[in-house]
Amino acid sequence: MSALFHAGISGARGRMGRAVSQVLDARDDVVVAARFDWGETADLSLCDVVIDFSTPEASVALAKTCVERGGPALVIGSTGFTPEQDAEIEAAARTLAIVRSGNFSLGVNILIGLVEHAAQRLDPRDWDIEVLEAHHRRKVDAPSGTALMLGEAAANGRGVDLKTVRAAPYDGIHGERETGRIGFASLRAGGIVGEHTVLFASEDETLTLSHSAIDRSLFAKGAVAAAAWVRTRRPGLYDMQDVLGFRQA
Ligand SMILES: NC(=O)C1=CN([C@@H]2O[C@H](COP(=O)(O)OP(=O)(O)OC[C@H]3O[C@@H](n4cnc5c(N)ncnc54)[C@H](OP(=O)(O)O)[C@@H]3O)[C@@H](O)[C@H]2O)C=CC1
Ligand SMILES: O=C(O)C1=N[C@H](C(=O)O)C[C@H](O)C1
Repeated sequence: MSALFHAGISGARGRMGRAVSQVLDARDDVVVAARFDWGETADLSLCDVVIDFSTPEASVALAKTCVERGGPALVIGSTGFTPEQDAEIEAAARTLAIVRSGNFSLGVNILIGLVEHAAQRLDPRDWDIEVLEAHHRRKVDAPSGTALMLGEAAANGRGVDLKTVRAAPYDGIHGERETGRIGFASLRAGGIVGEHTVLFASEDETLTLSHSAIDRSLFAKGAVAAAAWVRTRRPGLYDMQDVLGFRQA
């Protein structure tokens, strides 16, 4: 356990906010100093770090508030950001320490490395890449933040920018699959916590790399580990690869 610190929870009454609350309450090195949701104010001066699972709009607003008042540090788990909102978070991280990730699980962050490794070695002229994800019926964004991170890992492995190779969703008469594209497919059903698969397919064989989340406390535990890590960091935009020590400076 690390030294005592004070944490706030943004999106506190949501599914993830409640999971984070449970994880924090079970630790004796953290005091929960603020819990807030849409339209509520909180005394951020009581917090060393805020853990935020809310919405992209709320995360951007919170980051701006933290910049204006010079802290606290942030852990952002919300997904579904537009490119403009991504840029707002990047700007905030010039003066604020922020860990942002579409997935705080250890398994997914290992999977990212495996996907990059495979994509680097499988010739795009022979191998297609598709990212598949399934989530609960209440999820509002697609593809999931994790699927996009996996797509980015695949694109990095190929040395290309995901923005330029992302396939449009297949629907109707969509024509033959274009070589080198990375596609995404999403399912929404029941209470599925989070399923992700990266499919590599050639004419002769397929390779599938998959992760299943069994309980969302998994994400909460990772976010709390990120909070303990980030509260003493210099300003910057970090992710779970940094927290886990997978990316050395
Ligand atoms: N990175 C990761 O590992 C994970 C990320 N997520 C992502 O986290 C986000 C939240 O997911 P989940 O908990 O399932 O969603 P929920 O809809 O259950 O919770 C979202 C919460 O955010 C609150 N909220 C909305 N606006 C604000 C605001 N301005 N300030 C503070 N709180 C606000 C909502 O309050 P109200 O209901 O009053 O509007 C609600 O309590 C999603 O983007 C999801 O994709 C989820 C799981 C893991
Ligand atoms: O909304 C969720 O539930 C989840 N969202 C994250 C995502 O968009 O990837 C992470 C996890 O899969 C659960």
